Amino acid sequence: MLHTNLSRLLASGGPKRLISTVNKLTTVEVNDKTGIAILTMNRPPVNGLNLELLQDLKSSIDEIEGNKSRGLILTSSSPTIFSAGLDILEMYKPDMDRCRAFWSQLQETWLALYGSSVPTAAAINGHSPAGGCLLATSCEYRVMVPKFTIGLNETQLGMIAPQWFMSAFLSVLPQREAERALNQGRMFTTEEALRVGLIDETANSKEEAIEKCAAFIGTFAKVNPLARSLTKQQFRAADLQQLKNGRKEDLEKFLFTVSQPALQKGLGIYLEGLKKKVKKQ
Ligand SMILES: CCCCCCCCCCCC/C=C/CC(=O)SCCNC(=O)CCNC(=O)[C@H](O)C(C)(C)COP(=O)(O)OP(=O)(O)OC[C@H]1O[C@@H](n2cnc3c(N)ncnc32)[C@H](O)[C@@H]1OP(=O)(O)O
Repeated sequence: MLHTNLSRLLASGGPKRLISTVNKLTTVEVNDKTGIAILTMNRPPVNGLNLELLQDLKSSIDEIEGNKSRGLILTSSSPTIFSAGLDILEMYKPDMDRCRAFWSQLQETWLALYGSSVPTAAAINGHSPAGGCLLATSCEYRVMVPKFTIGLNETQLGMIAPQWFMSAFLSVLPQREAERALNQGRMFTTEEALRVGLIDETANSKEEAIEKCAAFIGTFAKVNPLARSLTKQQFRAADLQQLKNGRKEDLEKFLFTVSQPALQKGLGIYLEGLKKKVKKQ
């Protein structure tokens, strides 16, 4: 089968061409034989989504759209973290001009990933809270390595996930499951995520996760690419349009939220908790 051959080739580390190293925080590697691009986030220690990582992600997605890749696999260079979500330092005691640019870029990057015309899959090789989960659920398929967690934990931070975070989550989970998980700020283990359908498969290693993502992308090998991409875009059009129509309002809500003293206090305590955890180890 064609898609099995594609995934074997990719996994074998077969002939690869490094198409782009121009971005500092992401790399794009396109397999010459399969035409599948692997987009790797590389912002140690936790792939916190700051302005620059979001810019590099967007430019890598554009590059993959432009170079006629057959699919996009999103993964991380860290052995334990897919992405820790939004970089809290972008929201804690922020410079408001940068904060505005940060949120606008997040919107831009999400529109590009969720609306991408190529098949997308996430090889989730580490923890994936909040914004990390947003990236994963914006892809069409998810394969996750065991012993990690994934979910939208915003309420645990005293924050509200915007509507478009929910849209991506709801494109994967039934409303009842999604609503409960968001209200609780629930983080799912790999096994729990598989059980509820938040991920599609598990894999024992990053390499195997990439191989399974490639196999998923291979399932489209015999489907007309234009028909496939227009079908995907029709499914996602309403979610994309909702943000496009409300971008300014969404940005203003975000800026208002982060300027609230109670939120700043909460973020300070949360950051402190993360640092204390480091000291205890
Ligand atoms: C009417 C309705 C209107 C609605 C409108 C709403 C509009 C407003 C919306 C606002 C929405 C905001 C949305 C937010 C989404 C997010 O993504 S918020 C971020 C959430 N992320 C997290 O909670 C993850 C926190 N991190 C962890 O749980 C752990 O770090 C980890 C599991 C990812 C990794 O653990 P471990 O490997 O043990 O590493 P650590 O030692 O914990 O971390 C290393 C290092 O990184 C720092 N760090 C970790 N995560 C973040 C982060 N997200 N941002 C910034 N920094 C982070 C951590 O503090 C350590 O730093 P030091 O080395 O100590 O300096």
